[in-house]
Amino acid sequence: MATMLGQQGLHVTKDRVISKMPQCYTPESSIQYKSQFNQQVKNACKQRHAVDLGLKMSKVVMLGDLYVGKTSLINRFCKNVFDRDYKATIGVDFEIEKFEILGIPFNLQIWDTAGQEKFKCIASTYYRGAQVIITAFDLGDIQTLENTKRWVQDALRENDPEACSIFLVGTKKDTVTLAECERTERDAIQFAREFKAEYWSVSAKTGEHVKDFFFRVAALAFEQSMMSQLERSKDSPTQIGNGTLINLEGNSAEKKENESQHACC
Ligand SMILES: Nc1nc2c(ncn2[C@@H]2O[C@H](COP(=O)(O)OP(=O)(O)OP(=O)(O)O)[C@@H](O)[C@H]2O)c(=O)[nH]1
Ligand SMILES: [Mg+2]
Repeated sequence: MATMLGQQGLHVTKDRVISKMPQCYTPESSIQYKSQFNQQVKNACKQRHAVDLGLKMSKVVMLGDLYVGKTSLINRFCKNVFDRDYKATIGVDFEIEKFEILGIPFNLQIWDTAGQEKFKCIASTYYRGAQVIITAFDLGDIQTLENTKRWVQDALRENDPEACSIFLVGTKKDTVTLAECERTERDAIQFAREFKAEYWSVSAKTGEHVKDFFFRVAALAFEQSMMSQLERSKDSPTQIGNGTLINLEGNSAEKKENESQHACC
């Protein structure tokens, strides 16, 4: 895969560059029918010095019943492979996917979790600190759609619901007829609205909509991370000198003095 040196000298493969907001699956399937990046975010990225160029990364957790196709979906996107044989995930696993979004390096840390009940306690310790919650169900097994609500509730217990983007994904699209898919999608989009999630149908086997889906996830997570950074920089005015951000919280002499008092050793 051709790699290119992003502005930060980070190797980003050519097909991981996002310069405009990826579209949603269908207008009905998206709560925030967003088709453009936020203008402030675009401006901040254009004025490169205004952006803290530290490593930007968002944590994604992939949840759902066993066998619905979570690992296959991640492997199709990250490694472009599909394995017919089922190997249940034990505990958790994660992949780091590098992007360049509006010229800024951005990583998604994608946590794959086990759907089997007996591994749930291990997996749930990894829900914390997620900016994106993806819950998957099998388009050919409506019971797995019912169970997505519980998966999302479990994950939201460990995170600030306001700070999380939620996606509901119908997998194995290749295994259902168009009519069955449309019928299940109608139910799924209703479900998605209840927990403010954006809906997608995908197939890890054929690759249908897999890249579109993860690009949308990355773009919305990037924008959310930039917006909170811009908010923070509004609250604590920063001096933009040679591109470094200096936090003016408390003055350093006072802080140093405090620290020496508390020095434990
Ligand atoms: N036809 C078809 N089969 C799929 C698709 N995605 C996954 N599968 C098959 O479904 C089975 C389960 O897939 P996995 O990705 O291992 O499921 P999982 O959700 O990770 O399962 P756990 O790790 O046990 O939670 C495997 O045999 C896959 O080959 C798909 O898009 N189409
Ligand atoms: Mg798995």
